[in-house]
Amino acid sequence: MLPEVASWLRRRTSTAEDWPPRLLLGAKGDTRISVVLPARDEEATVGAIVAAIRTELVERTPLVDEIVVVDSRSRDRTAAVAAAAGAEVVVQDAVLPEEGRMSGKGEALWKSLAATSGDLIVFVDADLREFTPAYVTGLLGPLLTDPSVGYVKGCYDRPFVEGDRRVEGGGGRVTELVARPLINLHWPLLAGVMQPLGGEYAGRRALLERLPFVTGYGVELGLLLDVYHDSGLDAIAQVDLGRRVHAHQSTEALGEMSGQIMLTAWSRLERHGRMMPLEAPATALTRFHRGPDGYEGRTADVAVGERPPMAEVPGYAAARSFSPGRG
Ligand SMILES: O=c1ccn([C@@H]2O[C@H](COP(=O)(O)OP(=O)(O)O[C@H]3O[C@H](CO)[C@@H](O)[C@H](O)[C@H]3O)[C@@H](O)[C@H]2O)c(=O)[nH]1
Ligand SMILES: O=C(O)[C@H](O)COP(=O)(O)O
Repeated sequence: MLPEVASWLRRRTSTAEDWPPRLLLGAKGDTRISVVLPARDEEATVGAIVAAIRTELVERTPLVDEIVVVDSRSRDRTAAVAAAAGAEVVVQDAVLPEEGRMSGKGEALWKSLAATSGDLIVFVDADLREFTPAYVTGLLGPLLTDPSVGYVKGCYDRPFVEGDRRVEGGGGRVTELVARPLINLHWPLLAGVMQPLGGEYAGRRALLERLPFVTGYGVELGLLLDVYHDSGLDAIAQVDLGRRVHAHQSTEALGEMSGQIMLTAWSRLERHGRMMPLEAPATALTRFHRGPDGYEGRTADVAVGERPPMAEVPGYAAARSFSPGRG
């Protein structure tokens, strides 16, 4: 391991137990805190996550000022379940409608900036099982207590859980097979970020609003690389949140996610002057399935779009005061 990475790990890694809610309440002062859950078809899990945050971090310890679920074109009862559990529900496509509609998780997170009021924003995936509010307090700890930290990533053990089958360390397949090798190849000083794709992280609005957001599943890698480029390694901290269990996607779906991650890495290598000008990579991903007449190829487009820094969007300030998407 590079000595710079070992040094960063020592200085910038803590655990959720280091940040009890009462300690953070003392550090909060008048800092406003928003928790955002992007959610597409998460009726099975979103309610319990919202309820746990509301009970522990709004009612018992008044640390969190708003819990916002961004309903990302759900076809199930995600919005109703989230609202019943005490979240404000924002319809993704109703936020900044004049900016049009892009898609995927990155779009949900970008729109959330215009629909929340916090100085600190904590993102939590809505498909988590075994969620605890310590995820939120853990991510807030370094931000509330150290002004030089701008961005905090969660890290955790990731089992693969399917029915009764549980493989310890078997989760995070795209992380291990795509993201980590890419990061170690091109951004070796970020090698200590244990879960670069993890959906649980927090940042200062002042930082997030001046960064572009990649749409789809490129958003986590894009933000990590852009925070690093903008503010340097020491602006990033990580917190051990214990264990993360979530709904797994199929290998085929993860192939598309991997394509988006690779294109995001390529875009940052190019933008940050790390590559000779090359022909842009193709965005078609073909997979093969055996059909009655032999193998058939099916092609998906894994192109990612990009949203500009929110601070440059004309309707941003007005949207934050009007909160147009709230339902
Ligand atoms: O169009 C979408 C797709 C997903 N989501 C939500 O985003 C979260 C994560 O999506 P999911 O499909 O569960 O992603 P994972 O397979 O778990 O992918 C992992 O890796 C991705 C790539 O870095 C990250 O975006 C995820 O947060 C991380 O959990 C969930 O709450 C989804 O409901 C949306 O809001 N809109
Ligand atoms: O973060 C990842 O690597 C992907 O979301 C895949 O995770 P999984 O292997 O736990 O489904």
